[in-house]
Amino acid sequence: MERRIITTEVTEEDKVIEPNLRPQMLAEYIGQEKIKNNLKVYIDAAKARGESLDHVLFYGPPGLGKTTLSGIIANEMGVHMKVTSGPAIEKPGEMAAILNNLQEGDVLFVDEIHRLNRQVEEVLYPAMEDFAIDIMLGKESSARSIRLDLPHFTLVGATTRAGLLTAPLRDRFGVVQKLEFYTPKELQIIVERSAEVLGVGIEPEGAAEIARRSRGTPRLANRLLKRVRDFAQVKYDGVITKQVADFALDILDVDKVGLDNNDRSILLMMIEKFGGGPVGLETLAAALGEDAGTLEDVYEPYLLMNGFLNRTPRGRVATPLAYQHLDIPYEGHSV
Ligand SMILES: Nc1ncnc2c1ncn2[C@@H]1O[C@H](COP(=O)(O)OP(=O)(O)OP(=O)(O)O)[C@@H](O)[C@H]1O
Ligand SMILES: [Mg+2]
Repeated sequence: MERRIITTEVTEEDKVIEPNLRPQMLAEYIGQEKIKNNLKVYIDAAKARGESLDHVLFYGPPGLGKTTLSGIIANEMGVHMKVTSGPAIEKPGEMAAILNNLQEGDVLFVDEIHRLNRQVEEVLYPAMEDFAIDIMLGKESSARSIRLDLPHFTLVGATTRAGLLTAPLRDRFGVVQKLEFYTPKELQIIVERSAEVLGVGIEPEGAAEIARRSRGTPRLANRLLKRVRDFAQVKYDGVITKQVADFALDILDVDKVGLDNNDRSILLMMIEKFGGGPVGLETLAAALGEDAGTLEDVYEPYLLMNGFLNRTPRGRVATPLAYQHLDIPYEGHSV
């Protein structure tokens, strides 16, 4: 599929702007109220006991704030955060070295934790449970293992694909939290805050329009804000009004509910090639030339949440709302 401005994956540009826009403490973090309330209790309790925080797993679609929350945990606990990711660690020894270099109380953030390989993952089991690693010395008949104690640390894992985590790993997290899409109201606050950080003038209606079209995702809201700002500077007098936001977002092919060309292609494909469904995920993915996992975890959740698509035991189905949105008559269609 085409590269989308509204991709929720991290782009090079995000890597430059995101650190500035990232909230540093829980109080600045908008939305995800349930997660925030829970974390606050766990963090306060751990601090009162002078212990490290229990291991935390965050899961949910890209760009909703998993990495941000991990940084906030470290800041609130007043500890350092080491960052790594599933695909970055190839050998058990590399994981052992990272663990061994942590300081008491530190946060180890493992992004894309579902992509750790089996041997590396096995190093984590005793590390998470007993704060120890087992090291094999010698070989064959004379081999023996010694246990090396580690500092107490907090593993924060993040994944867009919780279903791919193995049971033994998942079971070792004391806290498991699912991130939800943000409401337009919450996104509007995020957009207004980001505009302030970027030094751009914005009217509430302008922020609301960007929020409505950001598919519940702060990363996207921030990215659309930057694009709209460009239009505001070049074509208008620099302030983001509703008119500027509408104009820019229409040009960017992000429609009124935040769907872009790729989302519309998915729905169109379902309707035109598969009679609206039911069509199996794999079949649909193959027809689109897209990976089934990406389709399921990146594109589908928002379409599902907004009622454009349904999951049934026999496959995916385009809803009447999808037909309506694409201006295709639904009559004569039997579900
Ligand atoms: N609650 C929030 N309030 C304000 N800004 C937020 C919030 N959550 C996320 N953001 C913004 O969205 C950007 C993306 O968030 P983040 O990188 O934490 O997402 P993620 O869930 O880790 O995504 P991925 O799955 O791709 O790693 C952040 O840089 C931050 O600016
Ligand atoms: Mg992240």
